[in-house]
Amino acid sequence: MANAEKTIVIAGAGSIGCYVGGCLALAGRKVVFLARSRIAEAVLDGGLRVTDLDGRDRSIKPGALSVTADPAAALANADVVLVTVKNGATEEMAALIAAHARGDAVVVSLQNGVGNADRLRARLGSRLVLAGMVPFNVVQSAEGNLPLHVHRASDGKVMIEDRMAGLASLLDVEGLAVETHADMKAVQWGKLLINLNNALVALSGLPLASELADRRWRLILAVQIDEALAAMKASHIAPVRIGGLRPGLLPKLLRLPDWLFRLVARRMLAIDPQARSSMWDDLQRGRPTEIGDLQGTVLSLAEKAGTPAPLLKRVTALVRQAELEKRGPPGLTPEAVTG
Ligand SMILES: NC(=O)C1=CN([C@@H]2O[C@H](COP(=O)(O)OP(=O)(O)OC[C@H]3O[C@@H](n4cnc5c(N)ncnc54)[C@H](OP(=O)(O)O)[C@@H]3O)[C@@H](O)[C@H]2O)C=CC1
Ligand SMILES: CC(C)(CO)C(=O)C(=O)O
Repeated sequence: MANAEKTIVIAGAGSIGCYVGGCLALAGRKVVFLARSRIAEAVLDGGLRVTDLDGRDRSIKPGALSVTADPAAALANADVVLVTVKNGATEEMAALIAAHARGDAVVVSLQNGVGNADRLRARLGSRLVLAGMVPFNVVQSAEGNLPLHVHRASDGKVMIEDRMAGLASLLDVEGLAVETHADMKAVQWGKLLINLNNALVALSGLPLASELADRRWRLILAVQIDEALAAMKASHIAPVRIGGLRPGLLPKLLRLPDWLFRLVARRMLAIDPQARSSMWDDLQRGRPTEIGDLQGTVLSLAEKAGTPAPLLKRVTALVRQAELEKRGPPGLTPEAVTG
């Protein structure tokens, strides 16, 4: 079947789903968005604007996209299902895919964390389920603003598991670079190290670029990564580099003084000033965060391996508190985080 004939379903169209699906639709792929009704209505009323930090600014008119909140209608003809819900909704989405998609539909998780492909596999029987990793941040316009606008605010290539010929070329389109990797578990553990910063952005409320520019925050990230690397080493997990630098060197880079960090980490700091983190989005919208699948996964590993992880524990507790309070990102200082 030619690429243009394959139906790609975005299962959970939010920030990542609308950006990925938008790029695919703009490239002429047949895309169906499965969305909550507030997103479905926004796209049906105002269309979708897709921009990126490389300067692309593209729009899709209302009516030109296939968007629905009905899982049966969305999934019935899927050849490829891209799962883009938060970790907490993976099981629910797996059940919808099991109920409504054909048995030969290929399912790809584009979520953060290391456990989603396995969670999907556990509920999808013999279907082919592949792990994926999205390295960039997407900023979504505030609710109610039309058109719905998704902006890729940092760079990088999406990685997918190397188990289906032609899948990467189906998904690799303008604005969305996709390539395969033979060891996606190692990629996901590498991304998890980077994602330990999601909580710091959420707790500080700062844009990612400003937070990373401040050594006090980088030191907190460096210690969390030290704790995670010790737990991974003791568990024989070897994370791969994401975005250039070997994982073992990350804490060293983060500990550099600001002036030197700015020079050496130019690539890491190529981030739109609006970019924050998906965990910041969750606190901002009063939703549960993915802390249990990020810091929480490392804490479980550290506990089993018997390695210390006091700062990961402290950061987790602060995010849990902010989730409960539902007052948005608490705007903590680095000193308040370290206690
Ligand atoms: N945002 C980012 O920049 C990045 C995110 N990621 C990862 O990508 C994944 C997705 O994140 P993100 O796009 O930010 O999340 P969003 O919350 O923006 O998008 C997920 C969307 O799926 C919707 N949804 C959940 N269940 C269903 C359902 N049954 N039917 C239809 N829609 C559903 C959610 O609605 P509702 O909230 O109402 O349930 C939400 O609108 C996460 O694992 C995240 O960590 C990775 C890299 C960067
Ligand atoms: C910011 C980024 C790209 C890396 O931490 C991310 O994965 C997220 O926002 O969830």
